[in-house]
Amino acid sequence: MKLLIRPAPEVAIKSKPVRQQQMRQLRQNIRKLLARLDPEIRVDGSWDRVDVDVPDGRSLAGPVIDELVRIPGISTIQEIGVFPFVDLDDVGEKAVQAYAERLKGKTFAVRARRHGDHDFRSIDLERSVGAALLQGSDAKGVDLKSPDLEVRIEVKDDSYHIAHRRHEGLGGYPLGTVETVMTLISGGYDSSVAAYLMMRRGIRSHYLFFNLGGAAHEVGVRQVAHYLWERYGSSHNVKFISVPFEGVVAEIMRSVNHRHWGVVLKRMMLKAAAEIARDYNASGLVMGDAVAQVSSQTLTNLNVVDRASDEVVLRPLIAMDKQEIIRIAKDIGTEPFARNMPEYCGVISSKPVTRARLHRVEEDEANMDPAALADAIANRTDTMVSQLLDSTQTPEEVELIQTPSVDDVIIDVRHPSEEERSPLTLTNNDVLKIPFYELNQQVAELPGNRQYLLYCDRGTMSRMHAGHLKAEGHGNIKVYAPAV
Ligand SMILES: Nc1ncnc2c1ncn2[C@@H]1O[C@H](COP(=O)(O)OP(=O)(O)OP(=O)(O)O)[C@@H](O)[C@H]1O
Repeated sequence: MKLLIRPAPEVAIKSKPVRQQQMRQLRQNIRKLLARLDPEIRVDGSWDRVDVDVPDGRSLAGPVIDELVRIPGISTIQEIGVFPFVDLDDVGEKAVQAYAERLKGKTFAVRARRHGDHDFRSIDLERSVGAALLQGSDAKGVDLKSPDLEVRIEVKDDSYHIAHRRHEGLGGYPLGTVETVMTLISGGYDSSVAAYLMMRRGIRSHYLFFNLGGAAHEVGVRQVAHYLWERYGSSHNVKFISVPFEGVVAEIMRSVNHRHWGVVLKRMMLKAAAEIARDYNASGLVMGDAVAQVSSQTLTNLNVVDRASDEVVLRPLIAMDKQEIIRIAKDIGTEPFARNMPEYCGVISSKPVTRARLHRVEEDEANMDPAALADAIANRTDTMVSQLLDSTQTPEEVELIQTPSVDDVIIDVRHPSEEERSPLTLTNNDVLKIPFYELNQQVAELPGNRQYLLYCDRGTMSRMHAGHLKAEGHGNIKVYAPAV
């Protein structure tokens, strides 16, 4: 199978050196990600296209397309069938196979190109394939000027190409062509979508989390960060940095007027973020605020918050409606994480200020012990996002079962997209599909007289959740770890 990949149209209008750099980066990213599926996949290209050659007969078409539609910087992916040239009738037959389904009720035009010596002209090929398509499909008819669909065929010496299915890519720029940032992520709808939008724009992003005291919250945020990276950004290594902020929260509550709690907390986050960002060569900070989403998200407050650091603070959602943000979260798969994220509301004052005054806020902050923020920054931990799930603490050791007995119920805890890609087929056991983010809610409703074995691909997520559930008193939950 051959694939023709086009970058975003914006890339084509860049100066030659910029375009070359962006296309080189795109090829590199694609090569790296596809090599994980099969090291023999070839990736080449020129100034306005990337060509991917997938070795035949290895049923890789599905996984390759699935990978490509998630790589930032790709506008379209065109599948191309390559066949040895026999005669015009054979080309017509293959065109019908590729297009009949899509031509129903549509007008079309055949566009042919020819390189080499043949005893027919391009126009003969167009007419012959056009006739075959009219006969072999329910197309509305031929329209050479403005067809609904163009059927593209290229004959090159003794072989020919037919462009068939076309897939929309993510758009944006190749990851790594713009500078690096640090996204302040709290795992809710907004910061996850903000992180995604930055990656789609080609911006590599580390994840920065301030732990305000909820252990379950951190587990949830790690999962979102890992998901976002694995799905949209795994061509580049990034870090997940966790900053223990309980001490800062306590200090704010002790020293600051309660109306300023929210603003001061964000200012402390930005101060810490700016200092940490320098250590990671990040050139900007990203936050998920949308103006007026809550009454304290006023421009006045955002301005006071931003004065806490010299770094540029990017807020890609600033003018978006919540509905639009949730729609993107659904499209990119972070919505269920956000919906199930444990809330931590420890620093919400009942009457937050809507028009904070910088000097008043600074006066309050002067009462705080500076050691609280310094300690938090010093005690941060960082983990490669690729290892985030492996290093997530499990509170209890859990039993791993290799061969379940017939009464055991297997719970497939994978994200639905992973589960669809490689369904779990077990004939002897009942299998329930409960994605990990719904486990806590649904486990309570399961009949208590059965033994449940959690399953996921790598056994990390299943072990982590089984451990948490065991710690909460669910002794009948173990892990299904089939031998590989
Ligand atoms: N605990 C945290 N760790 C890291 N960043 C945070 C944290 N809390 C808030 N932020 C950052 O501040 C932004 C605004 O925070 P706010 O509490 O108003 O949440 P929000 O707008 O509902 O965001 P989200 O939906 O991402 O939780 C977040 O989008 C995020 O970028």
